[in-house]
Parts: sequence; structure tokens; C-alpha cells
Amino acid sequence: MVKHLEYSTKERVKLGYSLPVMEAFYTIQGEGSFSGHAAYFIRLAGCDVGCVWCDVKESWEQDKHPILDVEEIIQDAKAHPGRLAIITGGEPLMHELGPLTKRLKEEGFQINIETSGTHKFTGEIDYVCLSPKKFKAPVEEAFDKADEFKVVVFHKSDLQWAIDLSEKLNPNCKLYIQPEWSKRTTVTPLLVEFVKENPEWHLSLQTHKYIDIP
Ligand SMILES: C[S@@+](CC[C@H](N)C(=O)[O-])C[C@H]1O[C@@H](n2cnc3c(N)ncnc32)[C@H](O)[C@@H]1O
Ligand SMILES: Nc1nc2[nH]cc(C(=O)O)c2c(=O)[nH]1
Ligand code: SF4
Ligand SMILES: [Mg+2]
Repeated sequence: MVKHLEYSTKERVKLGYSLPVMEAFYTIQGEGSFSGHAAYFIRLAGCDVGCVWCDVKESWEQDKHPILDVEEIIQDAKAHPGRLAIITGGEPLMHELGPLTKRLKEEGFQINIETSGTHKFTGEIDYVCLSPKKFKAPVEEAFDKADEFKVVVFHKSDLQWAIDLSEKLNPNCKLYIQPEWSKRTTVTPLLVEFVKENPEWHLSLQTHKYIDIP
């Protein structure tokens, strides 16, 4: 096999041997069903969805961020005690995740992904958190693969949209609604009442923001 080191940087990114990384950090998962778990976040750069309320817009422009070899990412990830890796972004499905996930599995990680589901899936992912967006629809396979469906609620009308879209999910997928952060004061009480009336749905809060951790 040709050593991948002979490829140009552009080719290495295309093949997934290197990736644009905005940040990689060891913290506590603040959202969804793994809330409270120690996790190593890998925030890949680049997103083509454009949510108006995105809380990490600085991730959108891929070329503004460094390109790291997969091995560099792995060396930092394995330096921490936890073995839960959460690939996020930006939109991580924009990238070839095969080499990164292969090495993470070799190092004993469980691999979760935070995704809008707007591109095809690559690599070995153990747990898919699908957070659908009105701005760009998820690909069909995202609904089959989703282990968790986490809908950000900016306006009350998003609730009916969430219910309608959830019809496309596999029956084992967990259902979450999450207040859009800037609207949390007015939206959270609505979501509390919604979950009490629709107990198949669960409430997800961005707990990391309340306790001021990354
Ligand atoms: C920054 S996104 C990155 C991963 C992927 N692009 C996605 O949207 O799922 C990570 C999570 O944060 C959520 N999120 C982004 N901005 C938010 C905000 N202002 N309020 C609440 N959740 C937000 C997204 O819906 C997603 O579940
Ligand atoms: N602590 C913490 N939990 C998170 N869950 C999803 C996040 C994300 O930005 O993908 C995130 C994040 O940015 N920080
Ligand atoms: S898909 Fe995710 S990263 Fe992209 S704009 Fe929306 S919330 Fe932000
Ligand atoms: Mg975040």
C-alpha cells in the first residue's frame, strides 16, 4: 500500500488521514442522553448548513482552522482517562471519518457523533445524535442510523415540526428537545410542559453552559 504520507495535504484531508480541527477538548458531555459523561470532543471545522442561531459559527469556515494528522488527534485523546470520543463540529459528516474512527476504535474508544445528518455517513460510529435543521434536511439514512434525535427549539412551532419529522425515525431512537440557548428563558417552560404531556420525549439542556465548562 502506498504510504499515505506521500499524499498532498488536500489529498490527505480528502482521504481522512488529516482533518481540519477547530478544537479538541476533554470535558463533560452537556447534552442529550450521555449528559454527565466525561468525553473527549473533536470539533471538526466546516459547516454548510448555516443555522441562524448556531452557537459555534466560528467553526463554519474550514480554511480558518488548522489541519491535523489523525495521529496527532489520537495522541491527545488517549492522554486523558476517558474512552468516550464525541465527534462534532461544524458539520462532521462533511469529512471522511474512516481513518479517525479506525484509530479511535483501536485505542478503545466508544465513538459518538453530533450531527445535522446532512451528508453521508463514513467511518465506524457507535452512537448517532441526529439534530435536524430546518435550514438543510438530513439525508434519508440519518433517520435509520439515529440513536438519539435532539431537536433545538427556537420557537413553539418547532415542536410540531419535531413531532412530524420524528415519524421518519427508527423505533429505537430516543427523542429529545433542547431550548435554543438565547431563547432559553421563554422556551424552557414550554418544553417542560411539552415533555410532561408527551413523555416519550425528553428534555435536554446545555448543562455545560450552566456550569460554565467548555
Ligand atoms: C454546534 S452543533 C455541531 C454538530 C452538528 N453540526 C449539529 O448541528 O448537530 C452541536 C449541537 O449543538 C446544538 N446547538 C447549536 N447551536 C445551539 C444553540 N444556539 N442552542 C442550543 N443548541 C444549539 C446543535 O443542534 C447540535 O445538537
Ligand atoms: N460540554 C459540551 N457538551 C456538548 N455537547 C454537544 C456539544 C457540541 O458543541 O457538539 C458540546 C459542547 O460544546 N460542550
Ligand atoms: S449544523 Fe450544527 S454547526 Fe452547522 S450551523 Fe447548524 S448548529 Fe451550527
Ligand atoms: Mg457546543
